[in-house]
Amino acid sequence: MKKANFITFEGPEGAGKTTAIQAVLPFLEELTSKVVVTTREPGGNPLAEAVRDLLKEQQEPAIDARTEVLLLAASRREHVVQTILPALNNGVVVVSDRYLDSSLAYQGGGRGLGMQAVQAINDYAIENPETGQAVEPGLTIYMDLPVEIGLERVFKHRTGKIDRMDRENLDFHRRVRESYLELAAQNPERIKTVNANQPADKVLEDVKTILLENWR
Ligand SMILES: Nc1ncnc2c1ncn2[C@@H]1O[C@H](COP(=O)(O)OP(=O)(O)OP(=O)(O)O)[C@@H](O)[C@H]1O
Ligand SMILES: Cc1cn([C@H]2C[C@H](O)[C@@H](COP(=O)(O)O)O2)c(=O)[nH]c1=O
Repeated sequence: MKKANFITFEGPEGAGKTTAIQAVLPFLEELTSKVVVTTREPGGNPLAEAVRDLLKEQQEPAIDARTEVLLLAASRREHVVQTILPALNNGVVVVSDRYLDSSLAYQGGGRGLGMQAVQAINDYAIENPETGQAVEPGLTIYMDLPVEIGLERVFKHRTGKIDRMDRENLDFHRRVRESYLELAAQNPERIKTVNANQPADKVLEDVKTILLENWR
C-alpha cells in the first residue's frame, strides 16, 4: 500500500475519534517526518463550519434527508478545495475526523438514502479540479463499538452540547454502525478497524500499530 498522506477516522457517536486523533498526533509527526494537520467534517473551513452548526442544531421543520446529504456534500466540496487539497499539494499529511464514509453510513444507511445514491452525489463533490480524480483517503481508521456504549459516553461525559444527530433513535445509530461494518468489509485495503470498546491507551496502541503498518 502507498504511504497514506490523507488519513481519515470514522465511527459511530462517542467512538473516541477526537480523543485518538489528538493523542496520536505527535507519533504520526515523528513517523512521517512531515507536518501533520488535523481537520474535521462537517467543517474544516469557515463555510463548512457554518454548515456544521446548522446541521447540529435542532431544526423546525425537520431537515429533509436529501437536503441534509446535499448540505454535507457542499460543505465537503469546500473542505476538499479550500483545505485538504492545498495541504496535500504542500506535502502536508492531512488527518480528518470524518469524511465521505460518514455520509455513506449516516445518510446512506442511517437515513436510508442508500449508499449508491450518496456515493453518486459525493463523486461530484470530491473530484480534484486539477486532475479529475476523486480525493480519497489512503487510509481510514474505523473505530468500532456497540452504539449503546458510544451514546452512553456522549450523554454522560461529553462536555460539549448533545446535538441533533446524537438524539436520533437507537435504530438509526444501529443502521449507521451496520453500514460502517459493511464499508469496512468491502474496503479491507483502505479501512482498518479498531476495537474502540477498550481503554483509551489500548485504543491508541492499536491505532499506532495500524499507522506503522501503513507507513512502510
Ligand atoms: N476508550 C475510551 N474509553 C472510555 N471513554 C472514552 C474513550 N475514548 C474516548 N472516551 C470518552 O468518550 C467521549 C467521546 O469521545 P470523543 O469525543 O473522542 O469521541 P468521538 O468519536 O470524537 O465522538 P463524536 O463523533 O460523537 O463527537 C469523551 O468524553 C471521551 O473522553
Ligand atoms: C461528515 C458527516 C457527519 N455526520 C454527522 C455525524 C455526527 O453526528 C456529526 C459530526 O459531529 P461529530 O462531532 O463528529 O460527532 O455529523 C453525518 O451525518 N454525515 C456526514 O457526512
